[in-house]
Amino acid sequence: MAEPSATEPERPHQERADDAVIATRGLTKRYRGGQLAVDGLDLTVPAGSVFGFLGPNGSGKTTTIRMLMGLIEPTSGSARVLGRPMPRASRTVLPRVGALIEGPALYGFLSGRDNLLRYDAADPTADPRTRRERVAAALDRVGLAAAGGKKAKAYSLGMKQRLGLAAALLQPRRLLVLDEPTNGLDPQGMREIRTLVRELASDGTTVFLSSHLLDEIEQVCTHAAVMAQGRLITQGAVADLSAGARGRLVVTTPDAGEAARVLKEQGAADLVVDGDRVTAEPPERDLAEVNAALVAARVRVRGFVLERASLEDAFVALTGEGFDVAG
Ligand SMILES: Nc1ncnc2c1ncn2[C@@H]1O[C@H](COP(=O)(O)OP(=O)(O)OP(=O)(O)O)[C@@H](O)[C@H]1O
Repeated sequence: MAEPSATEPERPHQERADDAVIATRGLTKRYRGGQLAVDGLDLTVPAGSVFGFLGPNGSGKTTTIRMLMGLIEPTSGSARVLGRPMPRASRTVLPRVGALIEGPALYGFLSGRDNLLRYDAADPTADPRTRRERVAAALDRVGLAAAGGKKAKAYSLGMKQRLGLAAALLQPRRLLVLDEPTNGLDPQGMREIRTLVRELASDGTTVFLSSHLLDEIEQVCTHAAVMAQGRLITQGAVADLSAGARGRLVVTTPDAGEAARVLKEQGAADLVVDGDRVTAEPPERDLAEVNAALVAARVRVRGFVLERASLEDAFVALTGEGFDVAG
């Protein structure tokens, strides 16, 4: 076995960091006013994942992304992106990262195509001779080929967002960082962006996207991290995160009131009665016993199922609170 290299003492987490596209250790940001926005964050984003960075408004997502992109300095801790330290390696890392942060900056009086031509011209590494082809390919990639000649101010919010993605895709990227990419979009616009994210990921690009929408993360992400008040609550494969939480017990019965009473007696918690449906956090005991107790109390049971846990259940189980989305 090789001795650990003395020239790399600052990489204690190398095994994990090697296949991680983003790895942070103790990453912390305290703003000048004293606000602790990100508190000791250890984030590991595996290569090839669609990684959802989930948290309510104000939980520190944007601050984290700004540190990852080298836009602000952490107060303490470290961040590596594509294996290199940020913000120190910004100049080598950022050309390989496409980012869409806080909405794209567009000129409304220019067409979508002309906006992209400007973006491409601002990139000193982009060959001007192949500019038109690159722009056409990027427009095509996001489904804006037909609308490329239209002025950007006439675009819907969803189209503007796609144009921003096209700008991020002018060059081949190993990583795409998208801050709330579906924020403010109507359901159709959201679907378009989600489909696009899936397509990009299937080409092998790692996608890191922030969202305050649980179902969005469940629909598009393979992995997720959950933030609350600047701290990491959990991270891992989405399937594992939801599997960690128990599902809810759902009893369908015309005797809902009596069913709720018996379930409570049996140790079920958080009972909700809605018409002929009683749902509850299941008790620890054998559910066959719970069902038998219902029948013994002459509750006419039409349905008795344990619903699969969602990411929301996992969040509630972890934080003891609902996933409250403010604004
Ligand atoms: N420049 C700043 N100066 C001082 N405090 C800030 C600054 N930017 C953000 N904050 C505070 O840091 C905390 C985390 O904010 P941040 O924007 O990172 O959260 P977020 O999860 O991205 O939320 P949102 O989805 O609303 O952007 C909040 O309490 C916010 O008020």
